Amino acid sequence: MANGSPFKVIPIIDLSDIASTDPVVRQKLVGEIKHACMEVGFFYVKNHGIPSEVFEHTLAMMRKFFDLPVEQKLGIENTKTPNFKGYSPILSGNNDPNGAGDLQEGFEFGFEPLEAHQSEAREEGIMAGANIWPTQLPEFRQAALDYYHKALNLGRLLFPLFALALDLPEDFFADKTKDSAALMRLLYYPPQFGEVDDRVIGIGAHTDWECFTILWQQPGIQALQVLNSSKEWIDAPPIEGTLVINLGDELARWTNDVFTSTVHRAINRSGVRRYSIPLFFGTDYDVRLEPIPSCVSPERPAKYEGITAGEYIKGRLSATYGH
Ligand SMILES: O=C(O)CCC(=O)C(=O)O
Ligand SMILES: [Fe+2]
Repeated sequence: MANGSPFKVIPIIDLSDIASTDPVVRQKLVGEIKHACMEVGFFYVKNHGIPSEVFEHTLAMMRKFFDLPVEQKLGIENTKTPNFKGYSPILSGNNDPNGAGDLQEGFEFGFEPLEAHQSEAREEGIMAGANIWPTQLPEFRQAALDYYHKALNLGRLLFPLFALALDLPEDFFADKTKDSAALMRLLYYPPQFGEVDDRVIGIGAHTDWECFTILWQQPGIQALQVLNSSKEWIDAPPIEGTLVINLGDELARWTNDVFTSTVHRAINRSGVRRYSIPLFFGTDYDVRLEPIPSCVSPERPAKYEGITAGEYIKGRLSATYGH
């Protein structure tokens, strides 16, 4: 079975019918998802249900946060937290082992109830741990968590479609994503001028680690590129009203590479600041990623050792951030 292809375009999938129980409608959507997951590893979704004002408000808050004096941002640096939450300064991460560092600043956080009094039963996983927030910008937390929860809900709707695309029961992922180990990163990429050193770009060539990523890109700025199987970089520009979904290595391992986790990078040559927001949607950290039986055959023997999702992610984090 093919995985990856010399695609030139990234498919756009319409989610208007995501809640439909009509088997014909559902099967059509599942077919589109399956094709995109096997051939490209990337797709756009439109009619995803998150209103544009949510993105506009979050973007305004991100601008305020990254404009804070660097000493204030360093006060919540991720090296001060046990689980990589908080602020990461420019060049502190390196996604491409051949690169010299990523030309981006970031802010990372994980699940937290929207309201302080709300509580949801959650298990403490290996990567769990409290978020830290900038005290100088109280509105930032609310805006970031509001988008986080909306994107989390979208992600929960996608898992059943992936399961059906793999000929698994629709609820296959349900008991494996109860605590949704989903991490959100707010990213700021300064513009790069003149000759660009390929070793220092916004984010170096990499694959994502979790099951899939929901990526919002700032409108109007081309920066993201996706590598096809002919080793050509295909532009993945922001398309109005869409989000990008890309598969990550947890799902590639789990499906024995039937689903493809595609290499991508971002370079901001636009001349202006660029912002983006990935939400990395993993499984609960105690879930063992053993190849799904239907993805293993004599022609496609199992390629990967079983490992718990938590150990896998922790290893990738240490390799990228070196702490
Ligand atoms: O900023 C982007 O467009 C891509 C970000 C990305 O690939 C990542 O954070 O893993
Ligand atoms: Fe990525």
